Order: sequence, then C-alpha cells, then structure tokens
Amino acid sequence: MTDTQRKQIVGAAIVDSLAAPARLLAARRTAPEQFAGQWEFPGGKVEPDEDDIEALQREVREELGVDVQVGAELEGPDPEGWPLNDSAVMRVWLAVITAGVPAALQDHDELRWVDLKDTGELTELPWIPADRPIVDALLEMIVPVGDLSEARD
Ligand SMILES: Nc1nc2c([nH]c(=O)n2[C@H]2C[C@H](O)[C@@H](COP(=O)(O)OP(=O)(O)OP(=O)(O)O)O2)c(=O)[nH]1
Repeated sequence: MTDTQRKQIVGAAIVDSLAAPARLLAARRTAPEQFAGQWEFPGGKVEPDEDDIEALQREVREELGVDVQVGAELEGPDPEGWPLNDSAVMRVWLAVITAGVPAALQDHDELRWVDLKDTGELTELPWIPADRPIVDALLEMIVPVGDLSEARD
C-alpha cells in the first residue's frame, strides 16, 4: 500500500491550557479488541467531505460531547503526521475545551486528566503503542513552557 492510500486519522491532545499546558485528557478505548483498555488521543477518521480540523472537532464532539479550540500541531515525522500502522497515519493537535464537560460518550469507557509535569501517571498508562512517540513529543513540546514559568518564580 502506498502512502497516498493510508487512512488519515486525526487526534486531539486536549490540554487544560494552550499557553501553559499542565494536564492532558487521555481516553481509554473500548474497541476493537486489539485496542480495548489502551489509552489514546480522542479522534478518528477524516471523512471525504471534511478537512482535518473539521474532522477533529466532529470526532471530539461525538466522542466526548465537547467543543474544542484547536491550537498548534504536534508535528510528526511524515507530512500526514504520525504513522500508526501500515494503513493509517494520524495528525495530532493541541486543543482546549471551549464548551461542555467531557464524558466518555462513544468509543471510550474512561477519561482521565493526567499531569504533564509529574509524568509518572502519563507514562505508566498503557497507551496504544503507536501513540508512545506522540506522547514523548508532547512532553518535549511542553517542557520549555514549564522551564520558563519556573524561571520567573
Ligand atoms: N482516535 C485514535 N485512533 C488511534 C490512536 N492511535 C492509534 O493507533 N489509533 C488507530 C486506532 C484505529 O485503527 C484508528 C482510528 O480509528 P477510529 O476507530 O478511532 O476512527 P473512527 O471513530 O472514525 O472509526 P469508525 O468507528 O467510524 O470506523 O487509528 C489515537 O491516539 N487516537
């Protein structure tokens, strides 16, 4: 299968603040069996009639019942984002909730706000293995923010 045939997935790294992210909303999948019980970024497939950001906002609304403002992209190694497997690639953006309270409405059975500064809980969650590099990139992206705010204190 060539790159152009890979399914485009979009995912939201929902944080408590785009300016100074301190917590991430992780979601535990219920299906399919190979991913059930593993943690991920809420999101899903881009439909033919929508762009990537529209798809992200639709998926988050369907899955969690919230509206999000989309921030910076967590850029992956490919133009289409992060390779997930032979047939799918995922673009991921930081996002913040602008309306609603997140609930596990569809595809998940648990949501959890995890600390981005004290990273023990975040790294110990059983993430979908393909998401590990994305979690690492997120932590690298937010570290400088933490350093700057610590330097001001
Ligand atoms: N949403 C999401 N999917 C991920 C992540 N990591 C990862 O490998 N995947 C895989 C699992 C699935 O094979 C695929 C996304 O499919 P999905 O089932 O979430 O998409 P969807 O809601 O649009 O699917 P569908 O049920 O409508 O067919 O990408 C992640 O962090 N978030």
